[in-house]
Amino acid sequence: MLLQTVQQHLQEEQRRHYPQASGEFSWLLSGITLATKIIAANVRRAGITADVLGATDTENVQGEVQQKLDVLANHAMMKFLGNRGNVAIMASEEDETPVVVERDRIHGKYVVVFDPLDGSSNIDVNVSVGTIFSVLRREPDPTGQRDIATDVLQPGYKQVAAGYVVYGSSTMLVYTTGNGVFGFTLDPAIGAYLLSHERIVMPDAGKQYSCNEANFDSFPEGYKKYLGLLRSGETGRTYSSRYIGSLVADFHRTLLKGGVFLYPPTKSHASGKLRLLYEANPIAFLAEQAGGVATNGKQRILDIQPTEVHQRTPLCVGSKEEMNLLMKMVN
Ligand SMILES: O=P(O)(O)OC[C@H]1O[C@](O)(COP(=O)(O)O)[C@@H](O)[C@@H]1O
Ligand SMILES: [Mg+2]
Ligand SMILES: [Mg+2]
Repeated sequence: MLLQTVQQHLQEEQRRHYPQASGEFSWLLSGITLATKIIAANVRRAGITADVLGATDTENVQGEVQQKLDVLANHAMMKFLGNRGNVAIMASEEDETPVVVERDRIHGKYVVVFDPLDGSSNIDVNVSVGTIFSVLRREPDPTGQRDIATDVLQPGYKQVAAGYVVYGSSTMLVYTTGNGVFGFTLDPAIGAYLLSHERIVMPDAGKQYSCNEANFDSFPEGYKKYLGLLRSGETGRTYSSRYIGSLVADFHRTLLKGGVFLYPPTKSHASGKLRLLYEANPIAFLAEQAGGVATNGKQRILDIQPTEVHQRTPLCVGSKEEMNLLMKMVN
């Protein structure tokens, strides 16, 4: 049986849910599938090709030393999204300010925000890394004068699509356009993403919790009590701890197996470490579409009104049962 490619699946989805659709979104998504295939090829060869492993001597706006693969992945996303003809603005973790595609500034329907390479600290040690993206709509800008912040700083519930690619034992694209979550595995033999996980549903409860427990002492009291309760077995469930240190990989496991992933406020990151626009929002959209829950400990991630492109947020995401208990304990 021939598996559906991501383009075939998307066209079928669009026919079902958006009969008027122009095909522009699938053209945009083809830019992301192309860029991520190039990133995947470089991740797979990291170590045998000189210019992929290791750090550059430049820092990004977050004050992090950029890894060579961060820069390569950023170029690939910028190039293959920037030449789609319908993307007016791109905002990346690796660029201080959003990039306007001048040619498409007036008519471009879409804004794409992305984390070109997630899990950078794991690149050199051959542990799963990823790419995360979020797609927003924008109105045409006849004068070309509109403040781009208006188009970029939209709350997460306005996303028209979101997804990630995890470069692990296999390369997988997981995305949603608001009608469920679907997973596609890259078949290296034919170079196509094929439908391997139809309508992913996050289990209502899990057996694993995931957070960087090295920060435990600086977590707010509620989180400490919550983790203590999960460890105690008093919930009637036995939990094990899993933490990869790549958000994409830790979330991918939580999406498929259930449980909870937490990056609470810490001493070094008082408002959390992860970024709202290109990490928390796309992950939250996917989680909710799969029947899970995503908050910053107090409110729904998708309801947060962004004020800065690189703003950070605490992120708590996972199965209904673990998240309901968490919200009771941290509030
Ligand atoms: O090392 P820590 O503090 O646990 O942080 C790990 C987190 O930082 C990140 O690596 C940040 O993302 P980037 O690698 O894209 O900067 C997440 O993937 C991960 O969840
Ligand atoms: Mg990241
Ligand atoms: Mg990154």
